[in-house]
Amino acid sequence: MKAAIVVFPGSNRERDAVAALEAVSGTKPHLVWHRDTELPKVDLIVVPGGFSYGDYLRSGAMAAHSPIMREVKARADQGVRVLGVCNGFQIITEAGLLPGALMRNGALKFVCRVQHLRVENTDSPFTKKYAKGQIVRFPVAHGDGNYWTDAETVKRLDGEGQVAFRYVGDEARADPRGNPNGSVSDIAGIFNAKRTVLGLMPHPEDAVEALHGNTDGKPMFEGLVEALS
Ligand SMILES: NC(=O)CC[C@H](N)C(=O)O
Repeated sequence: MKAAIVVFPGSNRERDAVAALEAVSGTKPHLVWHRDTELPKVDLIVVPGGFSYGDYLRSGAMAAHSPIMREVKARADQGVRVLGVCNGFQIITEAGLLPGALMRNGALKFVCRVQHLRVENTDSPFTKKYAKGQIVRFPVAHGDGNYWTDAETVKRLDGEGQVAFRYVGDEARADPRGNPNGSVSDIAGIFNAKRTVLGLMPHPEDAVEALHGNTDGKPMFEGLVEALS
């Protein structure tokens, strides 16, 4: 599987994405600067986390207009898989690849912790290695993760299997903390209609190696490698 990672001024998780992709696929991904206008031939585009343009104006709003995004949108239209994590989710949503918006966290505080999530749909290359309803733990670290869309769209997202992950508490593991940011319907990540694009606030690339504390993010990259190699 060949992958490209798009880097903006203020991105800071691109190395985590490189490490995760390289560990699982054995191939070094291309790093592409946001001012570039062309992407190499790849099977997967990752828009990583961070603070592009210092989160000025609105998280992801300025990066969504970087020159490379025209090419990212064109490739997404052709069916190339796109993974947007955290700031990447914000950027691809601002770019119109996914519906809705990411607003300031409900409690108006940056939240940084390990978060339980439920896998809602396994019918995608991103989630095929998980079991439906499986509870996983990914770290979250954001100030603007409060996903919002109108009630009709939430219904459509649910009906069409476009909700990928939801925030949950886990009483069994003595962690009752659910939704960390006020997202509508506890949504942590969504697919586009064809399930070729995934945006999520939690960080699967930071749950890949034992040293991360858990490896619940690894199956996402394994699924992509299996589907796209
Ligand atoms: N870790 C990140 O990607 C941070 C995302 C974003 N800048 C926020 O704070 O909401």
